[in-house]
Amino acid sequence: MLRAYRSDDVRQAEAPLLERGVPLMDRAAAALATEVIRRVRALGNRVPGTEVLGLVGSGNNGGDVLFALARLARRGVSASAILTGTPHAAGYAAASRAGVRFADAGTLRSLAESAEVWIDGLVGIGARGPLREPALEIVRELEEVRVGRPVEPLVIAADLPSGIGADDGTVPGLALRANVTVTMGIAKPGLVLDPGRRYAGEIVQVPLGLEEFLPSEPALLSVGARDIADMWDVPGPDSHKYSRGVVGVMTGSLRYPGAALLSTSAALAGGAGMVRYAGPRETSRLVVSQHPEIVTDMGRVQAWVLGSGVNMDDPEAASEVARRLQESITAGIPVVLDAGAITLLGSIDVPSTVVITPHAGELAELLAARGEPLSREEIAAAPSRAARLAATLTGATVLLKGSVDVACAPDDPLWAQGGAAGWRATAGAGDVLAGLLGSILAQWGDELADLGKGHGIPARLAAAASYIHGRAAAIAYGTGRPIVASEIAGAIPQAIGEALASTGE
Ligand SMILES: NC(=O)C1=CN([C@@H]2O[C@H](COP(=O)(O)OP(=O)(O)OC[C@H]3O[C@@H](n4cnc5c(N)ncnc54)[C@H](O)[C@@H]3O)[C@@H](O)[C@H]2O)[C@@H](O)CC1
Ligand SMILES: [K+]
Repeated sequence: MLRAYRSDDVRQAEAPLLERGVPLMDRAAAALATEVIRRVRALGNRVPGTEVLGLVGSGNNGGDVLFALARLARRGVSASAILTGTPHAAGYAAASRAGVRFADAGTLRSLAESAEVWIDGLVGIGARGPLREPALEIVRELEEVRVGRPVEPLVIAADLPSGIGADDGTVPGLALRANVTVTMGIAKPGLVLDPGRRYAGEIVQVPLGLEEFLPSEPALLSVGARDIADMWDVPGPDSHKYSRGVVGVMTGSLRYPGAALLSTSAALAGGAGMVRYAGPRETSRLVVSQHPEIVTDMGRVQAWVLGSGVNMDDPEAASEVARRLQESITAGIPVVLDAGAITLLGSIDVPSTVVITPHAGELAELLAARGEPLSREEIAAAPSRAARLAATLTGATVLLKGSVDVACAPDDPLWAQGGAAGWRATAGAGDVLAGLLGSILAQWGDELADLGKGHGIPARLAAAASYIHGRAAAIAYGTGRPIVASEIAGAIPQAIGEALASTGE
């Protein structure tokens, strides 16, 4: 499970170590230099003679890079640095002693054109607001140089790409895109959340021993393969179909019959003991003809999936969904509220056992109905803020879908799941996610009902569903090919199986 912490928490955790004289910056610099050497070798190049350009701001982030350049220079690297102001004194002295050349801003372009590696130490967690001059002009010029080069440089960011918000992943101005980010001590939320994540490239975490000084609750978490075993119910000898969880699915319509099929396919594939389908007669026939294991008479369920493909313009269908929602809330049964049904929360408050699964457009509509209008663009620019706002306004757990899915309840930590390739963005993929989430909520249904209202477990389960959905999509697209939503549903059992067998991260 990846854990990310805000800048303030990282600073507070560093303080006692610095007081004890632990050489944190030296460790950070060593890790940065090691990563440069490893990557240069991986490209098939020799380290001595390699040209490396360091971009050095006046804070400790610049200090990390100066000490790293000093180490690299001692290994025969041809190291230069561009300074944006008065640099970290000890770092400057070390770099000077090691033979690092200090260039003035006028030579930036020619140095950037020839250097194989750029190391970004303009700003780290000390940055506030959009990147300012002279760093801003440097980034602008470097991005111009990058597109004009026959071979792109390898860009390594120290701690985080300069220009991204460490705590929320927003990019209020320009930011320097990296291939690798060597992050110090612990990950920061901005490296995981969109749009900052897109600037970070591969994340390498440098252990600095901060863990024992960090708060027990991170600002952001991300589910990994190993966590699935703690969340998915693996049946034992005494399990039966009811104990494994029953999902009720009310999805699809004559207008969107496929949504019924996709959501029930995913609910079955997710491992619940039984799926009951409650939709129009025509879609029921379709669902049962494709999945004979689906039951259409009603009885007890431990979770509901409501809304995917339901025609909410049809008053009868809309009031049926609203009724199921109210009954489930009263009974403490978790609910996935998808697509058009999300608009029901425009006027009613719900507990966190209700999980809504909007994309940016649907969230914009909900927020507008709640008197907090945000455009789709504003939501895409700060998805975690938008998801949290919707959770706070409605009480629901929000799973905001995007290239990174973000899940949160009103108060508990944020979850973020990224990394699934763009092939996942295909019609019906949301119906699959809703069904899958219903399946895991049903497995937890009795526990959730016992725990009552106002806790963060549904957000954790939403993140798990998002993780499995992303992995299933990855299995379906393989090394890269177009896929359709039913293939994602089809790959869910394999994705769960692989995660349960995983011994990795
Ligand atoms: N505290 C420590 O000893 C450690 C710090 N580390 C490094 O130190 C960094 C934090 O250092 P600092 O607190 O000095 O802060 P930074 O180096 O991140 O930034 C501070 C500098 O950036 C300028 N600045 C702030 N906002 C700006 C903006 N929007 N545009 C342009 N310039 C801006 C400030 O005027 C200041 O000169 C971490 O990110 C990490 O890289 C690591 O070496 C680990 C140990
Ligand atoms: K940086």
